[in-house]
Amino acid sequence: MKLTGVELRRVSMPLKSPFRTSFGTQTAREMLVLRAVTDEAEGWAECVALVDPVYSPEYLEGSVDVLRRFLIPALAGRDDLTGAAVAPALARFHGHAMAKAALETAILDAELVSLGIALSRELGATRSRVACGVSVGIMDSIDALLAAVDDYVAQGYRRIKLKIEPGWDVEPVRAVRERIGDLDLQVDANTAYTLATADRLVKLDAFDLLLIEQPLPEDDLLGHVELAKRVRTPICLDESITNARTAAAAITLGACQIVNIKPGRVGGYLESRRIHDLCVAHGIPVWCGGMLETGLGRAANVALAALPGFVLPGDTSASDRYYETDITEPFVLADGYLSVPTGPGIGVRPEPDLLDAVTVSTEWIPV
Ligand SMILES: O=C(O)CCC(=O)N[C@@H](C(=O)O)c1ccccc1
Repeated sequence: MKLTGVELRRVSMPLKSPFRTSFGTQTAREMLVLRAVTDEAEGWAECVALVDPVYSPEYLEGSVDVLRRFLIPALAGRDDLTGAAVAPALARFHGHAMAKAALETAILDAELVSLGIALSRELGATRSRVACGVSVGIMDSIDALLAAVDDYVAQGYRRIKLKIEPGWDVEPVRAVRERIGDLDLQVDANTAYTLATADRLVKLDAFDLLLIEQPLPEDDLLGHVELAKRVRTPICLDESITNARTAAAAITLGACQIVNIKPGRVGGYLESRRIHDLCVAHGIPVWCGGMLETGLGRAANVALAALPGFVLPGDTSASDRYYETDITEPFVLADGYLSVPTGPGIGVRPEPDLLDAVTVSTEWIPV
């Protein structure tokens, strides 16, 4: 394949309700949608970087800049372009995993569409549907939290994830555990604790949680090793796992017992598969994290979550968890599962009028 150019589209999707985490509250999801045009097919992807660098160092405008000035030009002039060739061609540029992941995914989607191969098959999926969890933000009150949890349980979600932070941890977890019985329950701290404040997390051992996700800063692997000795609940890492190498280091050190694989955070679906394979080899369960993706990213995440090592429900919720209207055919929960797309590539396409309705700006970058 030969790349003709890439369209960058800033998109703003209103959230059905504010989503509060330990690093802030979102009322809309602004992200970048990529359309790669090649001589054989078009490929679509989304870049999951937030507007502000509060989840990781990446941010939307930084991704636009690095794609425009460095990443897209690096793919120019090649008539043998494939999805697998993208990461090596971009390796000389440090960081920017989310921007690289979006570009790789758009090229991979174009390649697979031209070959008529579904992403799930390319990645090695073994399931036709995936069990879904749901992420519940920090709320103004325990009552509001329980009302939200009741609604998600009624919808059939197979796992509840609660965002926590110091001051909103033991009490909400206790209330939810009492409300949902033995339904799978886990928490996500998004790096909000330190070893000094982590003693509160020992109290969470009483609630039979699946895992505690990213309690300490992303670069504090040794802190997580120490914490894992103090808490019985398995530690899962998210922000700390930036590629297969850091996953291997975290596992070898004993910094985590479970891994959240987020394709945008690790540089794409091919690196995600490498991390999956590494974790399976070490007997480490994995699940697919989420970044409030539209149906474009959601489709690809569901394909990844269908690989055999994804043994825990992921943050692959239905489209209507966050959005009144998705930009693709919505993903609808059925008995707590989402079906894996079967079409070529990521298996979905944006509906043009729905995409235009949420488009803030569009920029064409020829190569
Ligand atoms: O369901 C989803 O897509 C969101 C899952 C979720 O909680 N993502 C968290 C996270 O830290 O894992 C997040 C939220 C907002 C922005 C970035 C990350």
